[in-house]
Amino acid sequence: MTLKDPICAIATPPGKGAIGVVRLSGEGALELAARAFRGRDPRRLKGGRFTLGEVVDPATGEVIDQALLLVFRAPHSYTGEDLVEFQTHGSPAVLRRVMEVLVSLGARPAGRGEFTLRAYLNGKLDLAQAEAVLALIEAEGELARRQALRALEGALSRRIAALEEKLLGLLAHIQALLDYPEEGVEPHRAEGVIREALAEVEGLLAQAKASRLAQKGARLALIGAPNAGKSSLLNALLGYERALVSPIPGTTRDYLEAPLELFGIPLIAVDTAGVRETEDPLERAGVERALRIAEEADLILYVADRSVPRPPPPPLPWERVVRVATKADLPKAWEDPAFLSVSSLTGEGMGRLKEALREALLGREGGEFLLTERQVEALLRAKERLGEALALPEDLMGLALEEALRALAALTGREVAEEVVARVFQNFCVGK
Ligand SMILES: Nc1nc2c(c(=O)[nH]1)N(C=O)[C@@H](CNc1ccc(C(=O)N[C@@H](CCC(=O)O)C(=O)O)cc1)CN2
Ligand SMILES: Nc1nc2c(ncn2[C@@H]2O[C@H](COP(=O)(O)OP(=O)(O)OP(=O)(O)O)[C@@H](O)[C@H]2O)c(=O)[nH]1
Ligand SMILES: [Mg+2]
Repeated sequence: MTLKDPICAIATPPGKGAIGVVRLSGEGALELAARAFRGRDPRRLKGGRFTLGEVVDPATGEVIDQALLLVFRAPHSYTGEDLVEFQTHGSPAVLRRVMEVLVSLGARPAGRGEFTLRAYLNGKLDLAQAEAVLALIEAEGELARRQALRALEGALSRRIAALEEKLLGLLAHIQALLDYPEEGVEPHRAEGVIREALAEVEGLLAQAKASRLAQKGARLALIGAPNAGKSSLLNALLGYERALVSPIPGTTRDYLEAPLELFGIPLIAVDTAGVRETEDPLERAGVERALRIAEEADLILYVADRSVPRPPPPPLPWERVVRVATKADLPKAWEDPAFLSVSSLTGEGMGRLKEALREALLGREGGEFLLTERQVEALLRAKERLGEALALPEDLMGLALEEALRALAALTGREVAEEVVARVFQNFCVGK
């Protein structure tokens, strides 16, 4: 995988589109492109320029399609190698033929993420940025997109670099302490620096949950007694009439899922059957289902009707519950400050409810950083080693600090095993 041989792949998604792109990168890419293209000679094109011509099959001279040909010259390309893009009509039939021609001329179909792997190996991106490319492609919600773009721009890498510099400074200081003990270096400096570093690592780790939610989305379950107003609240959150609503208790028999994006997080809202003691086996099955959905949800809206006496609370994982009192537009039968008052009918309280959901999901941090699972593991290792260093006398801290630095280096990929790199790029699609 670390060769420089020319690789090619369709970069656009499968299916028909206005335009389709085939990328070709590596040594000899320009010569190869010249043989598959009729028009201006790509070898004489400046980097960053394009030209209009035709892709041809050199074996038969047959024209495959009209195409824009884009040339990038090493090292000024995405991969850092000579790179050519064929921008054709987005037809699977065309793209397949372009690939066949390039392969017949000696290019190799690229493996998953191989273009970005080369960008990484050629120093165009660090590993955290390469992971950001993947996260950006995978982003479904606005928050995931913003987090990934920031990471691609190097925001995380820069924070890690600053942290490394701080620790390297301390390491040099400790080294001096060991080498010239008579010089007398000022005490307590180490502890302060390590505490700062720990706070920075913990600050980053505090964003891990938001990053996971942004990327994976979350399930939000609406649970409560029959007629509490769950389905109405679901519709109010969605902004359209998704669920059936009626004054008859037991309207929702089975659960119902609806996608919803809030604060840039892709959510699945799940409306459920009203929970109550019942002899009816069908209704009981619905209740059991509702409680199971609550167990599995990332967040639960416990919905209680404020206009009638309160029912006994169902068994719920209360640490994940936001309490909502519905029908705020009607005269109230009870009051409890733990409940947010809303009316699905008038929209009263919906803004506050969304704010509460936001805080329950993201915490106060907001979460603007992309942190992959691999990066979280590296940060946890760094945190552990820094904690160890703190407990040691200054002259013995060196080893723990070096290990913390190694964990941080793994994050940006400067010191990382080949298998780890391979695993990162295995998650990519072909053509990226
Ligand atoms: N057609 C096309 N669109 C695309 C990409 C692409 O590869 N092709 N990208 C792919 O992800 C993204 C843009 N990112 C890119 C990042 C760097 C370079 C690049 O060639 N960088 C050179 C400098 C080029 C120049 O300044 O002219 C370099 O860094 O040296 C190209 C695209 C999104 N849109
Ligand atoms: N005035 C008023 N009525 C509401 C409000 N929300 C719901 N209702 C009414 O309450 C009744 C029950 O609402 P649903 O949304 O179907 O309640 P549910 O919790 O889904 O009920 P089940 O599916 O039977 O468990 C309907 O007649 C709604 O119109 C509200 O905010 N204000
Ligand atoms: Mg309902």
